[in-house]
Amino acid sequence: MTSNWTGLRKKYAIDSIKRIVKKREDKAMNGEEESFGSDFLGLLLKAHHDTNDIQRISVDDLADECKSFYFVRQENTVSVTRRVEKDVRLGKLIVPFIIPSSDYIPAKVELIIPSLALHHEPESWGQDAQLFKPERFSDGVAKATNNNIATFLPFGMGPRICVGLNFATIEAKIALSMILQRYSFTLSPGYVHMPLKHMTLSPQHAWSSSNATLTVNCED
Ligand code: HEM
Repeated sequence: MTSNWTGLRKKYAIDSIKRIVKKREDKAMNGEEESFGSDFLGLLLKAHHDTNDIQRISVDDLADECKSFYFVRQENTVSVTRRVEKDVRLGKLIVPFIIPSSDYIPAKVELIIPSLALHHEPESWGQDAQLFKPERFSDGVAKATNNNIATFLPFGMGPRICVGLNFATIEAKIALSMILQRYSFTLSPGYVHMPLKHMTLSPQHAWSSSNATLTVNCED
């Protein structure tokens, strides 16, 4: 957990989750919704209402479980809480960073790992996290991430890591070295730096217009 995961923030997160839980319960009890929901929170709520004493979990355990999923490693708990409330309303499950406090994740739970956010986290990458600075990798990923290697996930991690990792990396290196042997790239004077965040980062204005903002100078 982050060092600024203070008691106050933790209480705020727990209270917030309990409010979300109450809304879900009310909807299910009033007949507005057929069930507590098919996401992770819904499963936990079902367990909270289980008639079997052994299976039933307390609302505190429920909130604690959600907290580990929803809030771990987030800098700004308040904004995350608002987002979580919205996402839970929309029936989505957002997982900022997965450190499950239980040893399993129930089947059919949709996990979204926002690798773009992880790749810009100042705690791991430093205050210059937003800068394009390839040399940060010169001493390896561990050095670049302040020993938080799990915050670098271009190909995933663990047993389901991308099987095309080596192929894709070599292919990119070969393609780049072939292009760079023949061409050099310079920014157009009209280029406006406006990266678009949508799953990955891409330039909002470059390449696409007829007034190309990125110019290619052929040296051949
Ligand atoms: C730059 C290129 C690529 C990137 C960034 C990328 C990224 C990823 C990511 C993030 C995953 C999910 C890993 C996880 O679930 O933890 C994945 C899975 C996978 N990738 Fe890639 N990939 C790339 C290229 C390729 C290529 C070229 C191939 C095949 C030749 C490939 C085949 C696969 C397969 C089969 C999986 C599923 C592995 C599994 O679930 O066991 N990928 N990739």
